[in-house]
Amino acid sequence: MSVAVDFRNVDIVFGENQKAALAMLDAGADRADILEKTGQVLGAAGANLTVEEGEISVLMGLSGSGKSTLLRAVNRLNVVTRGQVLVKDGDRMVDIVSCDEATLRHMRQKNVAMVFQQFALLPWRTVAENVGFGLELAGVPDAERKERVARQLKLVNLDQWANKYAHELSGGMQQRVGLARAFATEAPILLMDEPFSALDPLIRTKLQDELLQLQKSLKKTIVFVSHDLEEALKIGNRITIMEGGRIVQSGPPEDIVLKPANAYVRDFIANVNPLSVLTAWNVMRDRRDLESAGEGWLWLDRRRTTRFKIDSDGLVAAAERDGKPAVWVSCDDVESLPDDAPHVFWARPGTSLKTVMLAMHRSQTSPVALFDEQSRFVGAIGIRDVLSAVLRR
Ligand SMILES: Nc1ncnc2c1ncn2[C@@H]1O[C@H](COP(=O)(O)OP(=O)(O)OP(=O)(O)O)[C@@H](O)[C@H]1O
Repeated sequence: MSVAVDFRNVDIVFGENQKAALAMLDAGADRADILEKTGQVLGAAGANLTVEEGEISVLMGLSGSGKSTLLRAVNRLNVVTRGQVLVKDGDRMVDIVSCDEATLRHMRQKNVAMVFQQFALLPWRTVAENVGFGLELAGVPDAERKERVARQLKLVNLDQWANKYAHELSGGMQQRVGLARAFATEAPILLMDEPFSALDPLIRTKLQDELLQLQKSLKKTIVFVSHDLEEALKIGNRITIMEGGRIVQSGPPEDIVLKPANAYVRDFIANVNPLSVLTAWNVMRDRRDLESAGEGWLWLDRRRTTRFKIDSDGLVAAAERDGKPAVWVSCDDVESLPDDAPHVFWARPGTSLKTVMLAMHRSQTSPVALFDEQSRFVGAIGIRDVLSAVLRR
């Protein structure tokens, strides 16, 4: 994978007296101190973040934490006071902070498009004219522009609405126009600043689903600002949590939920249902950490109800539950299984924790085994592993 955007030690100060603010920052002052002594607002400080090509990287945090500030540094809508923001342009990286105006224009036209919270449509233009606006500015010839606009409108299911005006459309549709306008530029990097937060919850969920669906084929690099953790967990491959202008944690969604870095992150995740994020892989105990039961047998659980005999290829040769031979059955068959024969459920590492729990429920809390794609035994999940993950203890 290659890097699409790389923030390197980024500080952003709003105001005229940036030198004084930076000096205080270097001496360890925080945002409140700097504001009080210099009147300057610290937008972002010491930000380091790598956004991989093709991923959705979500910036999260409370209002004022600096998410938009950082996002807007990617196309220099915000000027970076110190540091670098490297953005991919074909096979080179351009430092947006220091590049000249012509390069900046090129980057904005070819590489980085933006979708705004309030849609930012021009009311006197039709839907099609709004979608084609950026292309018009970039001097794309009429015929090509029309073709690209029509293609994007079809993509977001608005081809019937091409000749309507923005005010004739619902909020959700207007934001689809916003998306189509960004897609029309064919820029590989999309900046999305709370694009769905002005929409009511149902439409919002629908547009999140549509974005994820589109992303499967478009494979854009998306930097997405949100203050809603449920949204971040749903759409983000990576979540970066900001507080007071600083990044306090950055990682895959399950890390944020399982290993919150501080009390601020813990507060965010307090009401999140971990079942919506976690997979079997996140909670399993590796086979190397399981207790041996002698002669090639391994206990799957601490209570010693269930054990496997593993052969030299890592495959399961025999299973026992409560001292009786058992068969091993996929979690996917949990609903159809007859209750009589002793069995041990197995799952893949990517199986949702919810499915694993259903299997445990059906088998009187006995452990669930994990097999890789080659059917090798990789680990096990006991009821305690599940409880620790759900209770985050
Ligand atoms: N152009 C600007 N001039 C001065 N201060 C600014 C400017 N833009 C942002 N700020 C300040 O920088 C800080 C971070 O703002 P930012 O908009 O990045 O926060 P945010 O996390 O995106 O919050 P929100 O969810 O409310 O948009 C705030 O204190 C804000 O007032």
